Amino acid sequence: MSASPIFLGVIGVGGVGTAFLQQLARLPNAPQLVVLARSSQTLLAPTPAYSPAIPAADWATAAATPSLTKSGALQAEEIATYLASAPGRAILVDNTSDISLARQYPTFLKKGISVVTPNKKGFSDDLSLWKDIFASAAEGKALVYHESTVGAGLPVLSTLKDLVATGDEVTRIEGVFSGTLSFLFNTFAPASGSSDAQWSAVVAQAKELGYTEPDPRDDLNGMDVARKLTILARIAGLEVSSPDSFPIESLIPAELASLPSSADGITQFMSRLPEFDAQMANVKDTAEKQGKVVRYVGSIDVAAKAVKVGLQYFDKDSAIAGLKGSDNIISFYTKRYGANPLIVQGAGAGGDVTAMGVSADLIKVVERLR
Ligand SMILES: NC(=O)C1=CN([C@@H]2O[C@H](COP(=O)(O)OP(=O)(O)OC[C@H]3O[C@@H](n4cnc5c(N)ncnc54)[C@H](OP(=O)(O)O)[C@@H]3O)[C@@H](O)[C@H]2O)C=CC1
Ligand SMILES: N[C@@H](CC=O)C(=O)O
Ligand code: NA
Repeated sequence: MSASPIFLGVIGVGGVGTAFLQQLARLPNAPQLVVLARSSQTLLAPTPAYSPAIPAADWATAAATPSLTKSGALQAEEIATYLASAPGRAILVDNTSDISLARQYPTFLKKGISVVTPNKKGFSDDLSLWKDIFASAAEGKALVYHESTVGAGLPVLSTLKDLVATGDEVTRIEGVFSGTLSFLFNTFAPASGSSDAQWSAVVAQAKELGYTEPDPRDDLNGMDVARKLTILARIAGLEVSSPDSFPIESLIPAELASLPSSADGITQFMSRLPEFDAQMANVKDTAEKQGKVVRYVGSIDVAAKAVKVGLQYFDKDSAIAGLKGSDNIISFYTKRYGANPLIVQGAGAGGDVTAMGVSADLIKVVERLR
């Protein structure tokens, strides 16, 4: 007997989405791709057959396929209705960073459409949305997997969930949670050797390498790390109301804080950032005078219900100071592991490694739906 078909909608074909499509094309028994969308265009497999499916290669190849129905941007509800009407179970992969789409996850889930995503917004916004997402999944008998929302493809959420589900008591989670900020400090203020790189030039490089959020200010203002800690804290059992409910240290120069959040605002920010290179050089020098390096870290003290995000100085021979590239390091202190934490370490940003977490989640969902 052949397995029942599973239908897939993918929204977002940027750095992560493009790498995800490449991985999807190589998956054995992959679900049938019937929706592929970016901000202003949508491709659909024609109804009522939902066939032929969209080739899972890249946007250009898919967009050039004549048999598909093409339109501008569709409302999330329209995509949910289309997927829910397919002759089998359906999965949505959200590869955007769009909060409006994330707010519609309950609409998809209630219709029985599972959600897989690296988009942090839905899981780190108001606690009410977190609760609605998981209640809607239960109602629709649908699944939600979001491993790449923390530590990109690194097994961070699966590890924490396993610790909690097996009855361990997580007391503290700490480390480096941003691939971008890790890369910036590892490059700008290395623990061994020296660097004369300017802060703004390294920020531009991190953007170019695909490590930053679509708006790099979301990394530099600490909000990306705060969102990740909110997600981890919630899985560890803390009811964190929102990612701005605890202090966050921002690295955005005060003079640039009020630039608009538009694409033009990003361009203005990037072009004016070099004016403020001396500010970060000062931070680096202050640490160096103490024989240390500066790094951007976060921590969750579960018992004290305290979440902290910001700069800290580290000895040059510490594990955090010695990180390379975009590496994250996440230490889980638990009752079972005692004084020696369970540590997850490796690349925490980049299209390929993030897409790996999304593809692995997709495989898990497909296995559970079949
Ligand atoms: N980059 C990384 O290292 C990591 C990223 N993530 C997360 O992965 C997600 C994607 O990141 P990344 O690929 O770097 O981002 P990009 O900016 O490269 O790509 C975003 C994609 O989403 C599309 N998009 C945006 N809004 C909408 C919308 N409303 N409807 C349809 N499509 C939309 C864009 O369309 P268009 O092509 O038309 O512009 C684009 O294709 C983000 O949530 C990010 O936080 C998580 C971990 C690591
Ligand atoms: N911009 C983020 C991407 C992964 O979540 C980061 O730099 O960590
Ligand atoms: Na992860």
